[in-house]
Amino acid sequence: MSGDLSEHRKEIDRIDDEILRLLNVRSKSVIEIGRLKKQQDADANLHTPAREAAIIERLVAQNTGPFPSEGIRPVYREIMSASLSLEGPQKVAYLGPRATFTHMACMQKFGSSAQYIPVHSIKEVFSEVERGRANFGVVPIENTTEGVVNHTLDMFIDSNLLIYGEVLQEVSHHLLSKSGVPEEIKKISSHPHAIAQCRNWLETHMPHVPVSEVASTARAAELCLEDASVAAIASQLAAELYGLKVIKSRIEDNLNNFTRFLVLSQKAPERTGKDKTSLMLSIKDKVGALYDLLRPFASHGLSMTKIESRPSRRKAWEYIFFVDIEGHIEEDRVKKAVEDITGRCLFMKVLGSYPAHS
Ligand SMILES: O=C(O)C(=O)C[C@]1(C(=O)O)C=C[C@@H](O)C=C1
Repeated sequence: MSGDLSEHRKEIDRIDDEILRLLNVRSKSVIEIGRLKKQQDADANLHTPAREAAIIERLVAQNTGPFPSEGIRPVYREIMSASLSLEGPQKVAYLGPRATFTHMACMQKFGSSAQYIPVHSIKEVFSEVERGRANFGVVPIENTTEGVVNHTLDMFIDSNLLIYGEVLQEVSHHLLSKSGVPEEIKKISSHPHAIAQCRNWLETHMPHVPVSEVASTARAAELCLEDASVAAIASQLAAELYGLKVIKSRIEDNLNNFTRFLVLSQKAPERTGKDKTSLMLSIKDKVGALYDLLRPFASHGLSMTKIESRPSRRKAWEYIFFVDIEGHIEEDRVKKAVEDITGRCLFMKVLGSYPAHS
């Protein structure tokens, strides 16, 4: 059979039939798991990132190839996303519009079977989750070139939502159009940020093509559908959602640009063994207060992955610190460090323990 293409295709058809049959057998167990979860706690988060991570880790570890291990995560991301939709709808609010990097971060975490709700502001993402209209919210928290998103940090001051997870999303722009033929392009359109991030490429490769700013990369993608002579600078997801062709991929000037997103929820996720804890605290205004505050992390052997400060908005010159440490709040060393620190602060809140991005 080794040289017979149609025989190989028949073999693949047989295997695909078997994969589909097994996916349906798997789905029956998933439905049962969903029923049991609801029986234990009617308001439980059905999405279980610890279990998802364990499934992928186990399969990657035992894979002998030739199916590439990098393919296992995206394939299982979609299998588990579709499976979870059988347990109940997963509503995810995010900072819209569609096809942005926040939308891509959502897809990376929840797959394409979740119900996505694009909203207009970070505040609205928080309120959709607080009011229970969405199970999860996704907001940007920091970018490798532009730094922290202060608005998101500020929202935690008055919100009781927990951080449920984090997602790292590469920010990569592509030049898209209806036909994908560069000679047809008479105008380039995009959001001002995307244009700014591709400035050098545009000046070098398309110096005579006028560039115009629109409200979003999604709007630019829509314009391409209306007029074949327009190209948009937008994401890979925009190409997929709007059915556009890629003229040139990765036209951003800085090839190492990532945004970190936070997933918000009313509930905490299960411990995975590779977790992070985010804390928010304010300190007494005295010499050495910050040094005193950070000492317990070191003495309990905890590495701090981030510290940011913001004005408290309650009292002049009073600051709130946002600190990320490695470990889970149920671990002894984290619990003890947090207890020590609580005694040294004016106020302290655990924003959540959640699986570190892998
Ligand atoms: O094991 C579970 O808790 C399930 O709900 C099943 C399942 C899966 O498809 O394997 C689906 C979604 C969860 O996020 C994790 C795993």
